[in-house]
Amino acid sequence: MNRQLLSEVEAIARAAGAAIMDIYSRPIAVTEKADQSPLTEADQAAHHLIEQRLSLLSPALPVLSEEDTAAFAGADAQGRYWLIDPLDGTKEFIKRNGEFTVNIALIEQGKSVLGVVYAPALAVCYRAAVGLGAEKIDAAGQLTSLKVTTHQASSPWRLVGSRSHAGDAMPALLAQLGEHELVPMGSSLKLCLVAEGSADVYPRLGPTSLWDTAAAQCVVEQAGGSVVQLNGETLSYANTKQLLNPYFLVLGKNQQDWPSLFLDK
Ligand SMILES: Nc1ncnc2c1ncn2[C@@H]1O[C@H](COP(=O)(O)O)[C@@H](OP(=O)(O)O)[C@H]1O
Ligand SMILES: [Mg+2]
Repeated sequence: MNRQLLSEVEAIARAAGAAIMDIYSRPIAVTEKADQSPLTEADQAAHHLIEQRLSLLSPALPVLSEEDTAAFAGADAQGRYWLIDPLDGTKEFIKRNGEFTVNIALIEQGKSVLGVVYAPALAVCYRAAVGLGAEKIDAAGQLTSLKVTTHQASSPWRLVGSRSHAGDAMPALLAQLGEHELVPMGSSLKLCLVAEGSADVYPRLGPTSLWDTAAAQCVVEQAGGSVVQLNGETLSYANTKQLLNPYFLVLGKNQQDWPSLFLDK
């Protein structure tokens, strides 16, 4: 994968983030959900900007966006397409806690081969591509190379979970885990926290869609981690007829035994 393509996609994600922040910085009536609400405006502004700039960058590549699934007619002949969530973490956007992201992934044969996750309110960017590794650029512009950590048996598990959609199965999992800390976080930032070694595991025992995980999965995998279904198979983006992901686990290093926790469930 070439670094210039990754830089161009990062620039698009940052521009979409700026468009979102223009709207975020205005007063928001937090209960508004109807059309023309600031939320809808922000989703749409980011979607249109990304779609337009990706079509200039790669006119032949199809785009699957959360904001316009009807426009997508399938991957190209090589199994390639862009998979985007222009504004992930809508509840966090409404709550104004900053935990929302712009997500752009390039899929090839069902695998996320390039991903950019940008959190505009935090001014933090995660980016990765196959062969280039995973990096974080913080609000001060400091660049760090990302590596997942290996959980030590003597330490409590550091889990990250949805702030807004915990899922009914989480309490049972936590009960059998033993000592743990659970950090709540909105959006695809949860996967990025595993990628940067701030969390050991992100168990998602609830619904998400393909665009919620694709970009951040590339970041996790290039940092040495994995994103697997409860049967241990890697999460795939090959079947775009099924937009919902299965339940999944985001794992740091040496945690292959995690899926077995679920085998008899
Ligand atoms: N019942 C449901 N069906 C499908 N996706 C759901 C869902 N509940 C939550 N999600 C997904 O979970 C994402 C938010 O995750 P989290 O709670 O971890 O921040 C949402 O992204 P959006 O905010 O882009 O809609 C949405 O796609
Ligand atoms: Mg989303």
